[in-house]
Amino acid sequence: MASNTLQQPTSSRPRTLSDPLAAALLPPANETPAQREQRLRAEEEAKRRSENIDKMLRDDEKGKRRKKTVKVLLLGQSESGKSTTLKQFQLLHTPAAFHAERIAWRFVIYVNLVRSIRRILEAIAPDDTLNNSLDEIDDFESTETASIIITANGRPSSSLSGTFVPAYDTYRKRLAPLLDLEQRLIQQLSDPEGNDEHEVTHLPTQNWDAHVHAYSMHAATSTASFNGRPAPRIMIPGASVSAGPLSPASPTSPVASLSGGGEIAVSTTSNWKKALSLRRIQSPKSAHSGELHGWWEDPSDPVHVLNRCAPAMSELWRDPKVRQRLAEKRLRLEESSGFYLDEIERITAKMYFPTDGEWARCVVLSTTVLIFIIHEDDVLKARLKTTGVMEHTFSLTKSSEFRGVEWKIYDVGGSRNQRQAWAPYFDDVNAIIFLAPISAFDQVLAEDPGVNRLEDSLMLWRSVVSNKLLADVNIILFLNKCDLLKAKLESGVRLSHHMTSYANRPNDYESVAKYFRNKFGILHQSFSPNKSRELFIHLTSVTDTRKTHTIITNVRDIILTGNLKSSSLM
Ligand SMILES: Nc1nc2c(ncn2[C@@H]2O[C@H](COP(=O)(O)OP(=O)(O)OP(=O)(O)O)[C@@H](O)[C@H]2O)c(=O)[nH]1
Ligand SMILES: [Mg+2]
Repeated sequence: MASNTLQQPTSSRPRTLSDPLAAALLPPANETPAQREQRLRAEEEAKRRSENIDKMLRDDEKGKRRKKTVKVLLLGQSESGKSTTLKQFQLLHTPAAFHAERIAWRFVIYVNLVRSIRRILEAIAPDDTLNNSLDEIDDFESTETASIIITANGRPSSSLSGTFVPAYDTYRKRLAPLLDLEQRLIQQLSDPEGNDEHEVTHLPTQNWDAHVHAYSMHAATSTASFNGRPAPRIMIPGASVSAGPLSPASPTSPVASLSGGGEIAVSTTSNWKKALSLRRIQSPKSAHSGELHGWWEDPSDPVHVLNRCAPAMSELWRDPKVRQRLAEKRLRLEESSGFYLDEIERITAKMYFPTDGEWARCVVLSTTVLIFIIHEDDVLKARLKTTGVMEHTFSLTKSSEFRGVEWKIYDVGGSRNQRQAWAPYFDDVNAIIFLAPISAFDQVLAEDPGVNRLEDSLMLWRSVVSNKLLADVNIILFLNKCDLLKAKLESGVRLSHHMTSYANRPNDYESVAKYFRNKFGILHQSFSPNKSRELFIHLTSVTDTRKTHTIITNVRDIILTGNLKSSSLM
């Protein structure tokens, strides 16, 4: 709103304005100097008031724009790639914050590597040792994750006989320090600030000689609320909420824990990333990059144990007998957190800094110049199981069309005993990105080895698309882990051995991907309460940053356009 004040006309100016309003606002012809001064003061005051009103209106407009919030829920079974997709959103929208957290992810990457080593040692243990130790644990499957492969007859492979690894004892001795380290790392993740009173994670009694780790921890004490929302149960076919000594931590407990899949879980309420990023604050910051460095000078830093054990780890992973034994047991570690095994030397280097796919690192340290070459996205591949619900907010600032729109994205835990936390978010969600890892057709659930992972995904998909509360919600389906699917099919694993309905169709990636696209598409068509809802399906490998960013930009625009139009916000 611009001020209507008019400039003082020159006394010679005739009153010939055709605009009656302008004419009315002109000062009287016989104005005295005192009257003129008074009039100018009044005009000045009016101008100031007008400017204030303009500012208030602009602020109000900004506030309204801020209120354009689009809420997106990431759904899918455990290890489907939800948190990885969230990381990609962060990398795309808030890259600086994502970079800043890399140092904290170093601890998770270390745990992932150490656990892979432990699983190899468990797998190659001579049968008599393992047989004895198996008697001592209640739940052997609890040490396994999604890399358990089921055999063609549908039963989990747990062949105990097979190739003998002669160097087993030597490996075990050389790698023993990693066990202590594992506990230390979990401790650091669960209580990054070192406050004993916060330590409510009960770590297992490790029995290295028996190669068995019977975990105990507090049973979930509460499933009451997340972000103030009550957590009513939803009926997901086949879902069962298990409670007991092997249950993951309650979503409300602010700790890291060993979850039912024998995995590390960090509750979403724990601020571990911030705490671990600042933990080494006593270390100097690099004058060049402004980032922390110097942790390797701290003799208690976990990197030193890893660095010392690196040669033994590499030998173990490269040992043909070990590989043979793993193949016999159909244990494909590369499908879970095992991909760090190919990177042992780089990851255990004293000055290792996790890459995030965006930068080549160049850190100048006095006379030393270190180049950390982009080597795939370490942070994207780090596995940390989600418990509870994580909310992330982004504001789109670049695209003028969507400027000011707030994007809230919720990442949930996907294992069966986490799914009861989803329903409270169904009320006001605008879109769902559902992830189904289609490479998992020959795997079983970590939390229930009797259930095929793909069957579970299909059941979960059906329950989501048929949910009446979600009838008007946009649904985007990511058929994920296509890179692993391709590799699996190329290695000769046949889909028809695990899904008889596939019959004798070609076992190549294109045919299989098309088959899954149809299968999920038909379920949506048949069970959606909203027959006009359009389904968007993407074949994804969400650890691939370049391709995923193209997909999520596309998905983001579809969701925003659809939702803003339907809510008359555009
Ligand atoms: N190779 C490959 N790995 C993937 C892909 N998507 C996810 N992963 C990896 O799979 C593991 C599990 O992914 P997450 O994103 O943690 O799975 P999630 O769905 O959040 O699992 P929960 O938190 O247990 O519900 C991580 O180590 C990821 O790096 C993919 O497309 N390809
Ligand atoms: Mg997760």
